Amino acid sequence: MLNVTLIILSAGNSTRFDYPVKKQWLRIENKPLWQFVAERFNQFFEFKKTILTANKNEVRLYEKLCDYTIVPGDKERQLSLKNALEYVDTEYVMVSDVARACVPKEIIQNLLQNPADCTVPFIKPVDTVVYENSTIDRDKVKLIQTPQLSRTEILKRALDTDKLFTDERAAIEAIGGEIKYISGSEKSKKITYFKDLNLSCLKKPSKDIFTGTGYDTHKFEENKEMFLGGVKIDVDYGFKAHSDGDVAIHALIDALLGAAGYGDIGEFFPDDDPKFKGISSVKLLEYVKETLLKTGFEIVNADLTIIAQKPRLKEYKTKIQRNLSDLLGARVNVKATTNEKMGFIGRCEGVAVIANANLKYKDWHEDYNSRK
Ligand SMILES: Nc1ccn([C@@H]2O[C@H](COP(=O)(O)OP(=O)(O)OP(=O)(O)O)[C@@H](O)[C@H]2O)c(=O)n1
Ligand SMILES: C[C@](O)(CO)[C@H](O)COP(=O)(O)O
Repeated sequence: MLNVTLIILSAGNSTRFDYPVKKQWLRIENKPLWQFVAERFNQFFEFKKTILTANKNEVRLYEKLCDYTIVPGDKERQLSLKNALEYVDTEYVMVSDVARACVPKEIIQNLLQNPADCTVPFIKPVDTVVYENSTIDRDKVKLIQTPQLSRTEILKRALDTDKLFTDERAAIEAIGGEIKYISGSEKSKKITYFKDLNLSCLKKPSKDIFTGTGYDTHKFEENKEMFLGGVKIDVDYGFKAHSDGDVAIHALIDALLGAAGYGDIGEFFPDDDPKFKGISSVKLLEYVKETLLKTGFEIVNADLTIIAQKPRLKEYKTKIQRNLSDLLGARVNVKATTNEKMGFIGRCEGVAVIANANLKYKDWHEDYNSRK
């Protein structure tokens, strides 16, 4: 059996896809497309290693959801591939676009049974082909697909150039490598535009609701501004913190990240990173919201309980509630209570906040059907 590493390229920006969620983050039942595709390939063959390229800000999110080798991509497909090749030590490497989500098993098996310097699937055009205003013989035209199986050493050598190619085959062809062609499949269509989602292997996203909880406390600090839920509280003390200390937003961020399975606020915004010194926690919340929406979630609702002996929040609750609801684009409820003068809160040393948040997957399947 061939020694093969699988590389799934998924660090693109889905520009042409023109949808709030990048295609590699569409949920197929409960899995992001990148995980669905990687697991599907691994059902068809025992690869020695599976590598995925991911947007550099999403590597950590992939690692939360799988044990594959996740490599930061780059601004071009070929550069992302070169990053991934650094981790390949098998004789062969199979490279596929995450966007080709429904590659049939027999294509993969046929590639593996026909190794060469580069073996690629193709389909034949069924339309008349015009090249620079001249009709050409369409029987001589091949529409190239992925996955492509390459001899690793040859591919690395072929990519040791500044010239950019749109696929591995072209690079290997450019150094005189032996190219083998096998029949491809319409099922290997690349998801480029939103309308390309009419692929039978793509199951609609789960309708599950995901709940997360957050808890945070901050000590009081004299001569600092106080913000809670992004609202300025009119007192002459604030919270001791690396950021602006908005303990309500911090608990809410942890609830949102918890619901998504993305870890916690400290992983996203380390409190020893100078770039977050004194930062408005509203900016942190906006970044988390954008990350959730871009990676396939919708925010359903959130509920906060602020536990504070002081300051009195009666006149601020509605403002905080409205501000957080506007920031998230979802219903946020805010409760406030004292601690009956018990413990550190009762001694007016600081404030605690407990938050809950619910998320669901963006229903791309419903959006697809409504656009048809
Ligand atoms: N810098 C890049 C660009 C693309 N890809 C991957 O290469 C595959 C083919 O690229 P394409 O279909 O063009 O995806 P995008 O680059 O995301 O699409 P667009 O060009 O519309 O932005 C995709 O699976 C994409 O995730 C990548 O890993 N790194
Ligand atoms: C690699 C590929 O899928 C072969 O047809 C195609 O070249 C990728 O093009 P893209 O513009 O990077 O999607």
